[in-house]
Amino acid sequence: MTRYLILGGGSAGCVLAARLSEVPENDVCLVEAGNDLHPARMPAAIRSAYPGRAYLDIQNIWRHLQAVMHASSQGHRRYEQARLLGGGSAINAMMANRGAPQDYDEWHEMGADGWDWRSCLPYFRKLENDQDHVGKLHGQDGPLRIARPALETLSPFVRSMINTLEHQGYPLKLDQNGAWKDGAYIGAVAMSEGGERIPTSVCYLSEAVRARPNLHIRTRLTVDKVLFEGKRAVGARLVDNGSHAEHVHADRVVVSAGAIHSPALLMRSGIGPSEALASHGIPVVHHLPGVGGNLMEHPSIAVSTFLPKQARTLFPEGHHEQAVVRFSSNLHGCTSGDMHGAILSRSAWHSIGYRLGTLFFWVNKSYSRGRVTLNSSDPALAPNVEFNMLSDPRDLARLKQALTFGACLMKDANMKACSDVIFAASYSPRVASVARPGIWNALQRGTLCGLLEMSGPLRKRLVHSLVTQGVTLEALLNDDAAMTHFVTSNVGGTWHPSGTCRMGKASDPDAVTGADGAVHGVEGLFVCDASLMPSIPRANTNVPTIMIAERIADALKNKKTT
Ligand SMILES: Cc1cc2nc3c(=O)[nH]c(=O)nc-3n(C[C@H](O)[C@H](O)[C@H](O)COP(=O)(O)OP(=O)(O)OC[C@H]3O[C@@H](n4cnc5c(N)ncnc54)[C@H](O)[C@@H]3O)c2cc1C
Repeated sequence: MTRYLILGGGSAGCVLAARLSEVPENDVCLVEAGNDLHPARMPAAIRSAYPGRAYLDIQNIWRHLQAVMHASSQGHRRYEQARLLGGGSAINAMMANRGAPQDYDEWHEMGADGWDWRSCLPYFRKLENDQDHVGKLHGQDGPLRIARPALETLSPFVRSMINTLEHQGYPLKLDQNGAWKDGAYIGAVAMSEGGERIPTSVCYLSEAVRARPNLHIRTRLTVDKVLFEGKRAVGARLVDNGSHAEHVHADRVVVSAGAIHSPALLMRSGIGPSEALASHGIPVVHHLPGVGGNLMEHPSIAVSTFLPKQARTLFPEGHHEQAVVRFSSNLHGCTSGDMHGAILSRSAWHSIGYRLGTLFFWVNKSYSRGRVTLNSSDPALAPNVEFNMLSDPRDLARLKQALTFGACLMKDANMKACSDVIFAASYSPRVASVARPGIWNALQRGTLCGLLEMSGPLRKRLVHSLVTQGVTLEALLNDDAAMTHFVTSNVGGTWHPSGTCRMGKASDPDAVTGADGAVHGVEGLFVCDASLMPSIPRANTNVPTIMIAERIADALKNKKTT
Protein backbone atom coordinates (compact mmCIF):
# COMPACT_ATOMS: atom_id res chain seq x y z
CA MET A 1 0.00 0.00 0.00
CA THR A 2 1.21 3.54 -0.77
CA ARG A 3 -0.12 6.26 1.50
CA TYR A 4 -0.55 9.65 -0.22
CA LEU A 5 -1.07 12.98 1.46
CA ILE A 6 -2.25 15.70 -0.94
CA LEU A 7 -1.90 19.17 0.55
CA GLY A 8 -4.43 21.52 -1.06
CA GLY A 9 -7.72 20.47 -2.67
CA GLY A 10 -7.90 22.88 -5.60
CA SER A 11 -8.17 22.34 -9.35
CA ALA A 12 -5.13 20.04 -9.31
CA GLY A 13 -5.51 18.48 -5.84
CA CYS A 14 -9.00 17.10 -6.52
CA VAL A 15 -7.92 15.60 -9.86
CA LEU A 16 -4.94 13.96 -8.21
CA ALA A 17 -7.05 12.56 -5.38
CA ALA A 18 -9.56 11.12 -7.83
CA ARG A 19 -6.94 9.51 -10.06
CA LEU A 20 -4.68 8.14 -7.32
CA SER A 21 -7.62 6.61 -5.45
CA GLU A 22 -8.52 4.62 -8.61
CA VAL A 23 -5.78 2.25 -7.45
CA PRO A 24 -7.21 0.20 -4.54
CA GLU A 25 -3.70 -0.34 -3.12
CA ASN A 26 -3.29 3.41 -2.62
CA ASP A 27 -4.56 5.19 0.47
CA VAL A 28 -5.23 8.84 -0.34
CA CYS A 29 -5.82 11.71 2.06
CA LEU A 30 -6.73 15.09 0.56
CA VAL A 31 -6.40 18.11 2.86
CA GLU A 32 -8.02 21.48 2.13
CA ALA A 33 -8.03 24.68 4.19
CA GLY A 34 -11.46 25.82 3.02
CA ASN A 35 -14.93 24.29 3.06
CA ASP A 36 -16.00 21.19 1.20
CA LEU A 37 -17.78 21.87 -2.06
CA HIS A 38 -20.02 18.89 -2.44
CA PRO A 39 -21.79 18.02 -5.71
CA ALA A 40 -25.19 18.11 -4.02
CA ARG A 41 -24.62 21.24 -1.94
CA MET A 42 -23.13 23.92 -4.16
CA PRO A 43 -24.18 27.44 -3.15
CA ALA A 44 -26.13 29.30 -5.85
CA ALA A 45 -23.38 31.87 -6.49
CA ILE A 46 -20.89 29.09 -7.24
CA ARG A 47 -23.34 26.93 -9.17
CA SER A 48 -24.48 29.80 -11.41
CA ALA A 49 -23.60 29.95 -15.11
CA TYR A 50 -22.72 33.59 -14.44
CA PRO A 51 -19.44 33.24 -12.54
CA GLY A 52 -18.87 36.84 -11.44
CA ARG A 53 -20.04 36.53 -7.82
CA ALA A 54 -18.19 33.50 -6.43
CA TYR A 55 -14.72 35.06 -6.30
CA LEU A 56 -15.95 38.15 -4.46
CA ASP A 57 -17.35 36.20 -1.51
CA ILE A 58 -14.72 36.22 1.22
CA GLN A 59 -15.96 32.78 2.40
CA ASN A 60 -14.44 31.36 -0.79
CA ILE A 61 -11.05 33.08 -0.86
CA TRP A 62 -7.90 33.73 1.20
CA ARG A 63 -9.25 37.00 2.55
CA HIS A 64 -5.94 38.55 3.63
CA LEU A 65 -4.02 37.78 0.45
CA GLN A 66 -2.72 40.86 -1.33
CA ALA A 67 -0.35 41.47 -4.22
CA VAL A 68 1.66 44.25 -5.81
CA MET A 69 1.03 44.26 -9.54
CA HIS A 70 3.62 46.75 -10.77
CA ALA A 71 6.47 48.46 -8.97
CA SER A 72 4.92 51.90 -9.57
CA SER A 73 1.26 51.02 -8.86
CA GLN A 74 -0.50 52.01 -5.67
CA GLY A 75 0.91 49.33 -3.39
CA HIS A 76 -0.88 46.19 -2.31
CA ARG A 77 -4.32 45.24 -3.48
CA ARG A 78 -6.51 42.25 -2.84
CA TYR A 79 -5.63 39.25 -4.99
CA GLU A 80 -8.36 36.64 -5.05
CA GLN A 81 -7.26 33.02 -4.70
CA ALA A 82 -9.66 30.21 -3.87
CA ARG A 83 -9.92 28.71 -0.41
CA LEU A 84 -12.42 25.87 -0.78
CA LEU A 85 -12.51 22.37 -2.21
CA GLY A 86 -12.21 22.68 -5.99
CA GLY A 87 -9.95 25.72 -5.60
CA GLY A 88 -9.84 28.04 -8.60
CA SER A 89 -12.21 25.81 -10.55
CA ALA A 90 -14.90 26.64 -7.96
CA ILE A 91 -14.66 30.42 -8.33
CA ASN A 92 -13.15 31.06 -11.75
CA ALA A 93 -14.72 32.32 -14.98
CA MET A 94 -14.98 28.75 -16.38
CA MET A 95 -13.13 29.48 -19.63
CA ALA A 96 -11.64 26.20 -20.85
CA ASN A 97 -8.71 26.48 -23.21
CA ARG A 98 -5.28 24.96 -23.64
CA GLY A 99 -2.92 27.48 -25.21
CA ALA A 100 -0.57 26.97 -28.13
CA PRO A 101 1.23 23.68 -28.87
CA GLN A 102 4.53 25.65 -28.80
CA ASP A 103 3.85 26.58 -25.14
CA TYR A 104 4.37 22.96 -24.17
CA ASP A 105 7.27 22.34 -26.54
CA GLU A 106 8.86 25.28 -24.71
CA TRP A 107 8.37 23.52 -21.34
CA HIS A 108 10.29 20.54 -22.69
CA GLU A 109 13.03 22.84 -24.04
CA MET A 110 13.26 24.53 -20.62
CA GLY A 111 14.13 21.22 -18.97
CA ALA A 112 10.72 19.72 -18.20
CA ASP A 113 11.61 16.56 -20.09
CA GLY A 114 8.70 15.01 -21.93
CA TRP A 115 6.24 17.88 -21.49
CA ASP A 116 6.19 18.67 -25.23
CA TRP A 117 2.86 19.14 -26.96
CA ARG A 118 2.70 15.64 -28.44
CA SER A 119 3.08 14.15 -24.97
CA CYS A 120 0.62 16.56 -23.30
CA LEU A 121 -2.14 16.20 -25.91
CA PRO A 122 -3.35 12.76 -24.70
CA TYR A 123 -3.91 14.30 -21.25
CA PHE A 124 -5.79 17.30 -22.66
CA ARG A 125 -7.97 14.75 -24.41
CA LYS A 126 -8.29 12.59 -21.32
CA LEU A 127 -9.60 15.41 -19.11
CA GLU A 128 -12.33 16.64 -21.45
CA ASN A 129 -15.69 15.73 -22.80
CA ASP A 130 -15.92 18.14 -25.71
CA GLN A 131 -19.49 18.56 -26.91
CA ASP A 132 -18.76 20.28 -30.20
CA HIS A 133 -15.57 18.87 -31.69
CA VAL A 134 -14.27 15.36 -32.28
CA GLY A 135 -11.08 14.11 -33.91
CA LYS A 136 -7.48 13.73 -32.89
CA LEU A 137 -7.39 16.98 -30.91
CA HIS A 138 -10.39 16.19 -28.74
CA GLY A 139 -11.67 13.79 -26.12
CA GLN A 140 -15.23 12.75 -25.30
CA ASP A 141 -14.71 10.59 -22.21
CA GLY A 142 -13.22 12.96 -19.62
CA PRO A 143 -14.85 14.44 -16.51
CA LEU A 144 -14.71 18.08 -17.70
CA ARG A 145 -17.59 18.88 -20.03
CA ILE A 146 -16.59 21.63 -22.47
CA ALA A 147 -19.02 23.41 -24.79
CA ARG A 148 -19.48 26.70 -26.60
CA PRO A 149 -22.62 28.86 -26.36
CA ALA A 150 -24.97 28.93 -29.34
CA LEU A 151 -24.54 32.01 -31.55
CA GLU A 152 -28.14 33.10 -30.95
CA THR A 153 -27.54 33.32 -27.19
CA LEU A 154 -24.71 35.86 -27.58
CA SER A 155 -25.51 39.39 -26.58
CA PRO A 156 -26.00 41.99 -29.33
CA PHE A 157 -22.82 43.74 -28.14
CA VAL A 158 -20.77 40.54 -28.46
CA ARG A 159 -22.25 39.67 -31.86
CA SER A 160 -21.55 43.16 -33.11
CA MET A 161 -17.96 42.92 -31.85
CA ILE A 162 -17.52 39.60 -33.65
CA ASN A 163 -18.71 41.26 -36.90
CA THR A 164 -16.38 44.17 -36.31
CA LEU A 165 -13.47 41.83 -35.77
CA GLU A 166 -14.34 40.04 -39.00
CA HIS A 167 -14.21 43.38 -40.85
CA GLN A 168 -10.89 44.14 -39.25
CA GLY A 169 -9.29 40.86 -40.36
CA TYR A 170 -10.13 38.49 -37.51
CA PRO A 171 -12.63 35.97 -38.91
CA LEU A 172 -14.79 33.90 -36.60
CA LYS A 173 -13.36 30.46 -35.89
CA LEU A 174 -15.20 27.63 -34.24
CA ASP A 175 -12.71 25.91 -31.97
CA GLN A 176 -10.58 27.80 -29.47
CA ASN A 177 -8.84 24.47 -28.78
CA GLY A 178 -8.28 23.67 -32.45
CA ALA A 179 -5.44 24.78 -34.73
CA TRP A 180 -3.54 27.75 -33.24
CA LYS A 181 -4.57 30.74 -35.39
CA ASP A 182 -5.42 34.38 -34.85
CA GLY A 183 -9.12 35.16 -35.04
CA ALA A 184 -12.34 35.58 -33.11
CA TYR A 185 -13.63 32.54 -31.25
CA ILE A 186 -16.79 31.67 -29.39
CA GLY A 187 -15.44 30.97 -25.91
CA ALA A 188 -14.98 27.34 -24.82
CA VAL A 189 -16.58 26.97 -21.38
CA ALA A 190 -16.51 24.18 -18.77
CA MET A 191 -20.12 23.70 -17.70
CA SER A 192 -22.60 20.94 -17.02
CA GLU A 193 -25.37 20.09 -19.44
CA GLY A 194 -27.75 21.92 -17.16
CA GLY A 195 -25.63 25.08 -17.41
CA GLU A 196 -23.94 24.83 -14.02
CA ARG A 197 -20.34 25.19 -12.88
CA ILE A 198 -18.45 21.91 -12.57
CA PRO A 199 -15.50 22.41 -10.20
CA THR A 200 -12.99 19.54 -9.99
CA SER A 201 -14.45 18.82 -6.54
CA VAL A 202 -17.64 17.91 -8.40
CA CYS A 203 -16.66 16.56 -11.81
CA TYR A 204 -13.68 14.53 -10.54
CA LEU A 205 -14.80 13.98 -6.93
CA SER A 206 -18.26 12.69 -7.82
CA GLU A 207 -20.40 10.90 -5.22
CA ALA A 208 -19.10 7.55 -6.49
CA VAL A 209 -15.45 8.61 -6.20
CA ARG A 210 -16.04 10.05 -2.73
CA ALA A 211 -17.48 6.74 -1.65
CA ARG A 212 -14.16 4.93 -2.25
CA PRO A 213 -12.89 3.48 1.03
CA ASN A 214 -9.29 4.47 0.19
CA LEU A 215 -10.08 8.20 -0.24
CA HIS A 216 -10.30 10.54 2.77
CA ILE A 217 -11.26 14.16 2.15
CA ARG A 218 -10.45 16.43 5.08
CA THR A 219 -11.52 20.07 4.84
CA ARG A 220 -11.13 23.15 7.09
CA LEU A 221 -7.59 22.13 7.97
CA THR A 222 -4.63 24.37 7.15
CA VAL A 223 -1.30 22.75 6.40
CA ASP A 224 1.37 24.39 8.50
CA LYS A 225 4.33 22.50 7.07
CA VAL A 226 5.64 19.28 5.62
CA LEU A 227 7.36 17.00 8.16
CA PHE A 228 10.77 15.50 7.40
CA GLU A 229 12.96 12.73 8.69
CA GLY A 230 16.33 13.89 7.41
CA LYS A 231 15.70 14.67 3.76
CA ARG A 232 12.64 12.43 3.42
CA ALA A 233 9.14 13.91 3.63
CA VAL A 234 7.06 11.79 5.98
CA GLY A 235 3.87 13.76 6.50
CA ALA A 236 2.50 17.15 7.42
CA ARG A 237 1.47 19.23 10.39
CA LEU A 238 -2.15 20.35 10.10
CA VAL A 239 -3.95 22.97 12.16
CA ASP A 240 -7.68 23.49 12.48
CA ASN A 241 -9.39 26.86 12.91
CA GLY A 242 -9.05 26.62 16.66
CA SER A 243 -5.28 26.07 16.20
CA HIS A 244 -5.43 22.44 17.38
CA ALA A 245 -2.51 20.71 15.60
CA GLU A 246 -2.08 17.13 14.39
CA HIS A 247 0.58 15.22 12.48
CA VAL A 248 -0.47 13.04 9.56
CA HIS A 249 2.01 10.60 8.05
CA ALA A 250 2.37 9.32 4.50
CA ASP A 251 4.77 7.63 2.09
CA ARG A 252 4.38 10.40 -0.47
CA VAL A 253 3.50 14.00 0.19
CA VAL A 254 2.17 16.09 -2.69
CA VAL A 255 1.94 19.87 -2.35
CA SER A 256 -1.02 21.16 -4.41
CA ALA A 257 -1.70 24.47 -2.68
CA GLY A 258 -1.58 26.62 -5.85
CA ALA A 259 1.10 28.92 -7.25
CA ILE A 260 0.94 31.36 -4.33
CA HIS A 261 0.61 28.97 -1.41
CA SER A 262 2.69 26.01 -2.61
CA PRO A 263 6.00 27.92 -2.53
CA ALA A 264 5.00 29.45 0.83
CA LEU A 265 4.28 25.99 2.23
CA LEU A 266 7.58 24.64 0.90
CA MET A 267 9.45 27.56 2.47
CA ARG A 268 7.71 27.13 5.83
CA SER A 269 8.86 23.49 5.62
CA GLY A 270 12.51 24.41 5.10
CA ILE A 271 12.69 24.09 1.31
CA GLY A 272 13.68 27.33 -0.41
CA PRO A 273 16.33 30.04 -0.57
CA SER A 274 18.35 29.38 2.59
CA GLU A 275 18.96 33.05 3.45
CA ALA A 276 15.27 33.87 3.26
CA LEU A 277 14.42 30.84 5.43
CA ALA A 278 17.04 31.79 7.98
CA SER A 279 15.63 35.33 8.23
CA HIS A 280 12.38 33.76 9.50
CA GLY A 281 14.18 31.33 11.80
CA ILE A 282 13.17 28.32 9.67
CA PRO A 283 15.67 25.42 9.76
CA VAL A 284 16.85 24.65 6.23
CA VAL A 285 16.04 21.15 5.00
CA HIS A 286 17.24 21.85 1.48
CA HIS A 287 18.45 25.05 -0.17
CA LEU A 288 16.41 25.59 -3.36
CA PRO A 289 16.71 29.18 -4.58
CA GLY A 290 13.99 28.79 -7.22
CA VAL A 291 11.13 28.31 -4.73
CA GLY A 292 8.80 31.31 -5.06
CA GLY A 293 10.64 32.73 -8.09
CA ASN A 294 9.45 32.73 -11.71
CA LEU A 295 6.03 34.08 -10.61
CA MET A 296 3.98 34.59 -13.78
CA GLU A 297 0.65 36.23 -14.62
CA HIS A 298 -1.13 37.57 -17.68
CA PRO A 299 -1.14 41.38 -17.25
CA SER A 300 -4.49 42.94 -18.18
CA ILE A 301 -6.21 46.18 -19.14
CA ALA A 302 -9.68 46.85 -20.56
CA VAL A 303 -11.78 49.06 -22.79
CA SER A 304 -15.44 49.35 -21.82
CA THR A 305 -18.53 50.99 -23.22
CA PHE A 306 -21.87 51.99 -21.79
CA LEU A 307 -24.32 49.68 -23.53
CA PRO A 308 -27.39 51.18 -25.16
CA LYS A 309 -30.49 49.20 -24.13
CA GLN A 310 -30.63 47.21 -27.37
CA ALA A 311 -27.01 46.04 -26.92
CA ARG A 312 -27.50 44.44 -23.50
CA THR A 313 -27.60 40.73 -22.90
CA LEU A 314 -30.98 39.00 -22.84
CA PHE A 315 -29.52 36.40 -20.47
CA PRO A 316 -28.01 38.35 -17.57
CA GLU A 317 -27.58 35.18 -15.51
CA GLY A 318 -25.88 33.38 -18.40
CA HIS A 319 -22.15 33.11 -18.92
CA HIS A 320 -20.71 36.51 -19.81
CA GLU A 321 -17.29 35.79 -21.39
CA GLN A 322 -18.97 34.81 -24.62
CA ALA A 323 -16.25 35.30 -27.20
CA VAL A 324 -12.54 36.04 -27.42
CA VAL A 325 -10.12 37.49 -29.91
CA ARG A 326 -6.66 35.99 -30.33
CA PHE A 327 -4.23 38.34 -32.07
CA SER A 328 -0.51 38.80 -32.62
CA SER A 329 1.38 41.87 -31.51
CA ASN A 330 4.07 41.22 -34.15
CA LEU A 331 6.45 42.88 -31.74
CA HIS A 332 10.08 41.85 -32.14
CA GLY A 333 10.90 39.02 -29.73
CA CYS A 334 7.27 37.95 -29.32
CA THR A 335 5.45 34.94 -30.63
CA SER A 336 2.23 34.47 -32.63
CA GLY A 337 -1.19 34.78 -31.01
CA ASP A 338 0.51 36.36 -28.01
CA MET A 339 -2.45 38.61 -27.18
CA HIS A 340 -5.93 37.85 -25.88
CA GLY A 341 -9.12 39.86 -25.61
CA ALA A 342 -12.16 38.51 -23.78
CA ILE A 343 -15.42 39.98 -25.10
CA LEU A 344 -17.76 40.42 -22.15
CA SER A 345 -21.53 40.79 -22.51
CA ARG A 346 -21.63 42.26 -19.01
CA SER A 347 -18.78 43.55 -16.88
CA ALA A 348 -19.82 42.72 -13.32
CA TRP A 349 -22.66 41.08 -11.39
CA HIS A 350 -24.27 44.38 -10.35
CA SER A 351 -26.54 46.84 -12.11
CA ILE A 352 -23.70 48.98 -13.44
CA GLY A 353 -21.81 45.95 -14.74
CA TYR A 354 -24.96 44.86 -16.58
CA ARG A 355 -24.88 48.15 -18.49
CA LEU A 356 -21.22 47.90 -19.53
CA GLY A 357 -19.72 45.82 -22.34
CA THR A 358 -16.00 45.21 -22.13
CA LEU A 359 -12.99 44.10 -24.09
CA PHE A 360 -10.78 42.65 -21.37
CA PHE A 361 -7.28 42.33 -22.82
CA TRP A 362 -4.27 40.50 -21.54
CA VAL A 363 -0.77 39.70 -22.69
CA ASN A 364 -1.16 35.97 -23.20
CA LYS A 365 2.55 35.25 -23.53
CA SER A 366 4.06 37.49 -20.88
CA TYR A 367 7.76 37.70 -20.02
CA SER A 368 7.86 39.68 -16.76
CA ARG A 369 8.52 37.60 -13.66
CA GLY A 370 7.86 38.23 -9.98
CA ARG A 371 8.33 36.39 -6.71
CA VAL A 372 6.43 34.98 -3.74
CA THR A 373 8.26 35.42 -0.43
CA LEU A 374 7.39 34.56 3.13
CA ASN A 375 6.02 37.21 5.41
CA SER A 376 6.29 34.93 8.42
CA SER A 377 6.67 31.28 9.33
CA ASP A 378 3.10 31.44 10.67
CA PRO A 379 0.67 29.78 8.18
CA ALA A 380 -2.05 32.20 9.25
CA LEU A 381 -0.16 35.12 7.70
CA ALA A 382 -0.36 35.56 3.93
CA PRO A 383 2.86 35.48 1.90
CA ASN A 384 4.16 38.53 0.01
CA VAL A 385 3.28 38.51 -3.67
CA GLU A 386 5.10 40.83 -6.07
CA PHE A 387 4.24 40.27 -9.69
CA ASN A 388 6.56 42.86 -11.14
CA MET A 389 4.19 43.06 -14.11
CA LEU A 390 5.34 44.98 -17.20
CA SER A 391 8.94 44.96 -15.99
CA ASP A 392 9.75 43.37 -19.34
CA PRO A 393 9.37 46.20 -21.90
CA ARG A 394 7.66 43.82 -24.34
CA ASP A 395 4.77 43.37 -21.90
CA LEU A 396 4.29 47.12 -21.43
CA ALA A 397 4.44 47.84 -25.17
CA ARG A 398 1.89 45.13 -25.90
CA LEU A 399 -0.57 46.14 -23.22
CA LYS A 400 -0.51 49.69 -24.61
CA GLN A 401 -1.03 48.25 -28.07
CA ALA A 402 -4.05 46.32 -26.77
CA LEU A 403 -5.62 49.51 -25.42
CA THR A 404 -5.21 51.17 -28.82
CA PHE A 405 -6.65 48.10 -30.57
CA GLY A 406 -9.60 48.08 -28.17
CA ALA A 407 -10.35 51.73 -28.83
CA CYS A 408 -10.20 51.11 -32.57
CA LEU A 409 -12.65 48.20 -32.31
CA MET A 410 -15.11 49.99 -30.06
CA LYS A 411 -15.07 53.10 -32.27
CA ASP A 412 -15.62 51.12 -35.48
CA ALA A 413 -18.69 52.36 -37.38
CA ASN A 414 -20.02 48.81 -37.18
CA MET A 415 -20.32 49.17 -33.39
CA LYS A 416 -22.47 52.32 -33.55
CA ALA A 417 -25.70 50.75 -32.30
CA CYS A 418 -23.92 48.79 -29.58
CA SER A 419 -21.64 51.30 -27.94
CA ASP A 420 -21.97 54.69 -26.35
CA VAL A 421 -19.37 56.34 -24.09
CA ILE A 422 -16.09 54.40 -24.46
CA PHE A 423 -13.44 54.42 -21.75
CA ALA A 424 -10.29 52.68 -20.59
CA ALA A 425 -10.80 50.47 -17.55
CA SER A 426 -9.18 47.84 -15.38
CA TYR A 427 -10.01 45.57 -12.46
CA SER A 428 -8.70 48.18 -10.04
CA PRO A 429 -9.11 48.20 -6.24
CA ARG A 430 -11.79 50.89 -6.80
CA VAL A 431 -13.74 48.66 -9.18
CA ALA A 432 -13.37 45.75 -6.75
CA SER A 433 -14.69 47.82 -3.85
CA VAL A 434 -17.74 48.96 -5.86
CA ALA A 435 -18.52 45.28 -6.47
CA ARG A 436 -18.68 44.48 -2.76
CA PRO A 437 -22.16 43.68 -1.48
CA GLY A 438 -23.66 46.02 1.14
CA ILE A 439 -26.38 48.65 1.48
CA TRP A 440 -24.17 51.72 1.01
CA ASN A 441 -22.57 50.27 -2.13
CA ALA A 442 -25.97 49.21 -3.46
CA LEU A 443 -27.33 52.74 -2.96
CA GLN A 444 -24.35 54.27 -4.75
CA ARG A 445 -24.59 51.79 -7.62
CA GLY A 446 -28.35 52.38 -7.92
CA THR A 447 -27.93 56.15 -8.03
CA LEU A 448 -25.15 55.96 -10.62
CA CYS A 449 -27.23 53.62 -12.80
CA GLY A 450 -30.17 55.99 -12.70
CA LEU A 451 -27.95 58.91 -13.66
CA LEU A 452 -26.29 56.96 -16.48
CA GLU A 453 -29.66 55.95 -17.93
CA MET A 454 -31.10 59.45 -17.82
CA SER A 455 -28.12 61.64 -18.64
CA GLY A 456 -28.30 61.31 -22.47
CA PRO A 457 -25.84 63.76 -24.01
CA LEU A 458 -24.31 64.43 -20.59
CA ARG A 459 -23.43 60.77 -20.10
CA LYS A 460 -19.89 61.19 -21.38
CA ARG A 461 -19.21 63.85 -18.77
CA LEU A 462 -20.76 61.76 -16.06
CA VAL A 463 -18.70 58.69 -16.94
CA HIS A 464 -15.49 60.69 -17.04
CA SER A 465 -16.09 62.49 -13.77
CA LEU A 466 -17.54 59.59 -11.73
CA VAL A 467 -16.15 56.43 -13.33
CA THR A 468 -12.79 57.19 -14.94
CA GLN A 469 -11.84 60.06 -12.63
CA GLY A 470 -11.13 62.48 -15.45
CA VAL A 471 -9.18 60.12 -17.71
CA THR A 472 -10.47 60.03 -21.29
CA LEU A 473 -9.52 57.45 -23.88
CA GLU A 474 -8.70 60.22 -26.36
CA ALA A 475 -6.18 61.75 -23.94
CA LEU A 476 -4.46 58.35 -23.58
CA LEU A 477 -4.43 57.69 -27.31
CA ASN A 478 -2.91 61.11 -28.05
CA ASP A 479 -0.21 61.09 -25.40
CA ASP A 480 2.18 58.16 -25.11
CA ALA A 481 3.43 59.21 -21.66
CA ALA A 482 -0.15 59.42 -20.36
CA MET A 483 -0.88 55.99 -21.84
CA THR A 484 2.23 54.52 -20.16
CA HIS A 485 1.23 56.09 -16.86
CA PHE A 486 -2.33 54.78 -17.13
CA VAL A 487 -1.29 51.27 -18.06
CA THR A 488 1.43 50.92 -15.42
CA SER A 489 -0.76 52.31 -12.66
CA ASN A 490 -3.84 50.31 -13.64
CA VAL A 491 -2.45 47.02 -14.85
CA GLY A 492 -4.32 44.12 -13.32
CA GLY A 493 -3.94 40.36 -13.41
CA THR A 494 -6.19 37.62 -14.69
CA TRP A 495 -5.94 35.36 -11.64
CA HIS A 496 -3.49 33.10 -13.48
CA PRO A 497 -0.53 32.91 -11.05
CA SER A 498 1.87 30.17 -12.04
CA GLY A 499 5.48 29.03 -12.23
CA THR A 500 6.68 29.40 -8.63
CA CYS A 501 7.91 25.80 -8.21
CA ARG A 502 8.86 25.25 -11.76
CA MET A 503 9.90 21.98 -13.33
CA GLY A 504 13.43 21.70 -14.72
CA LYS A 505 16.64 19.76 -14.53
CA ALA A 506 18.34 19.24 -11.17
CA SER A 507 21.37 21.11 -12.57
CA ASP A 508 19.21 24.22 -13.15
CA PRO A 509 19.49 26.40 -10.01
CA ASP A 510 16.03 27.91 -10.61
CA ALA A 511 14.24 24.60 -11.05
CA VAL A 512 12.32 23.27 -8.04
CA THR A 513 11.08 19.89 -9.29
CA GLY A 514 11.88 17.34 -11.93
CA ALA A 515 9.52 16.48 -14.78
CA ASP A 516 7.64 14.09 -12.47
CA GLY A 517 6.94 16.84 -9.92
CA ALA A 518 9.47 15.40 -7.43
CA VAL A 519 11.13 18.20 -5.46
CA HIS A 520 14.87 18.30 -6.13
CA GLY A 521 17.20 17.38 -3.28
CA VAL A 522 14.68 15.60 -1.04
CA GLU A 523 12.71 12.36 -1.15
CA GLY A 524 9.02 11.58 -1.00
CA LEU A 525 7.94 15.17 -1.75
CA PHE A 526 6.15 16.29 -4.92
CA VAL A 527 4.44 19.40 -6.25
CA CYS A 528 1.37 19.21 -8.48
CA ASP A 529 -0.41 22.42 -9.48
CA ALA A 530 -0.01 25.59 -11.56
CA SER A 531 3.27 26.36 -9.84
CA LEU A 532 4.99 23.63 -11.90
CA MET A 533 4.67 25.57 -15.18
CA PRO A 534 8.11 26.56 -16.49
CA SER A 535 6.62 29.31 -18.71
CA ILE A 536 3.13 30.68 -18.97
CA PRO A 537 0.89 29.12 -21.61
CA ARG A 538 -1.19 31.31 -23.94
CA ALA A 539 -4.30 30.17 -22.10
CA ASN A 540 -6.42 30.63 -19.04
CA THR A 541 -4.64 28.33 -16.65
CA ASN A 542 -7.30 25.96 -15.30
CA VAL A 543 -7.33 23.38 -18.09
CA PRO A 544 -3.51 23.39 -18.33
CA THR A 545 -3.41 22.83 -14.54
CA ILE A 546 -5.85 19.92 -14.77
CA MET A 547 -3.72 18.48 -17.59
CA ILE A 548 -0.68 18.75 -15.29
CA ALA A 549 -2.54 16.91 -12.53
CA GLU A 550 -3.63 14.12 -14.91
CA ARG A 551 0.00 13.65 -15.98
CA ILE A 552 1.50 13.78 -12.50
CA ALA A 553 -1.14 11.27 -11.32
CA ASP A 554 -0.02 8.87 -14.04
CA ALA A 555 3.65 9.48 -13.23
CA LEU A 556 3.02 8.73 -9.56
CA LYS A 557 1.00 5.62 -10.33
CA ASN A 558 3.91 4.32 -12.41
CA LYS A 559 6.63 5.26 -9.92
CA LYS A 560 7.89 2.57 -7.57
CA THR A 561 7.89 3.47 -3.88
CA THR A 562 11.45 3.47 -2.51
C1 LIG B 1 -11.28 34.67 -10.01
C2 LIG B 1 -10.57 33.68 -10.88
C3 LIG B 1 -10.95 33.56 -12.23
C4 LIG B 1 -10.28 32.65 -13.05
N1 LIG B 1 -10.77 32.41 -14.31
C5 LIG B 1 -10.29 31.36 -15.02
C6 LIG B 1 -10.93 30.91 -16.20
O1 LIG B 1 -11.98 31.42 -16.61
N2 LIG B 1 -10.39 29.86 -16.85
C7 LIG B 1 -9.24 29.26 -16.44
O2 LIG B 1 -8.75 28.35 -17.12
N3 LIG B 1 -8.62 29.66 -15.31
C8 LIG B 1 -9.14 30.65 -14.57
N4 LIG B 1 -8.58 30.98 -13.38
C9 LIG B 1 -7.34 30.29 -12.98
C10 LIG B 1 -7.54 28.84 -12.56
O3 LIG B 1 -8.71 28.69 -11.81
C11 LIG B 1 -6.28 28.43 -11.78
O4 LIG B 1 -5.18 28.46 -12.67
C12 LIG B 1 -6.39 27.02 -11.19
O5 LIG B 1 -7.50 26.92 -10.36
C13 LIG B 1 -5.11 26.72 -10.41
O6 LIG B 1 -5.24 25.48 -9.80
P1 LIG B 1 -4.26 25.02 -8.65
O7 LIG B 1 -4.62 23.64 -8.31
O8 LIG B 1 -2.87 25.33 -9.07
O9 LIG B 1 -4.55 25.99 -7.42
P2 LIG B 1 -5.94 26.25 -6.68
O10 LIG B 1 -7.07 25.80 -7.52
O11 LIG B 1 -5.90 27.66 -6.23
O12 LIG B 1 -5.89 25.26 -5.43
C14 LIG B 1 -5.09 25.42 -4.32
C15 LIG B 1 -5.88 24.91 -3.12
O13 LIG B 1 -4.99 24.73 -2.03
C16 LIG B 1 -5.59 25.21 -0.85
N5 LIG B 1 -4.53 25.59 0.08
C17 LIG B 1 -3.60 26.55 -0.10
N6 LIG B 1 -2.79 26.61 0.99
C18 LIG B 1 -3.22 25.67 1.85
C19 LIG B 1 -2.79 25.25 3.13
N7 LIG B 1 -1.75 25.81 3.74
N8 LIG B 1 -3.47 24.26 3.75
C20 LIG B 1 -4.52 23.66 3.14
N9 LIG B 1 -4.97 24.02 1.92
C21 LIG B 1 -4.32 25.00 1.27
C22 LIG B 1 -6.42 26.38 -1.31
O14 LIG B 1 -7.41 26.70 -0.38
C23 LIG B 1 -6.94 25.89 -2.65
O15 LIG B 1 -8.17 25.23 -2.55
C24 LIG B 1 -9.20 31.88 -12.53
C25 LIG B 1 -8.85 31.98 -11.20
C26 LIG B 1 -9.54 32.86 -10.37
C27 LIG B 1 -9.14 32.95 -8.91
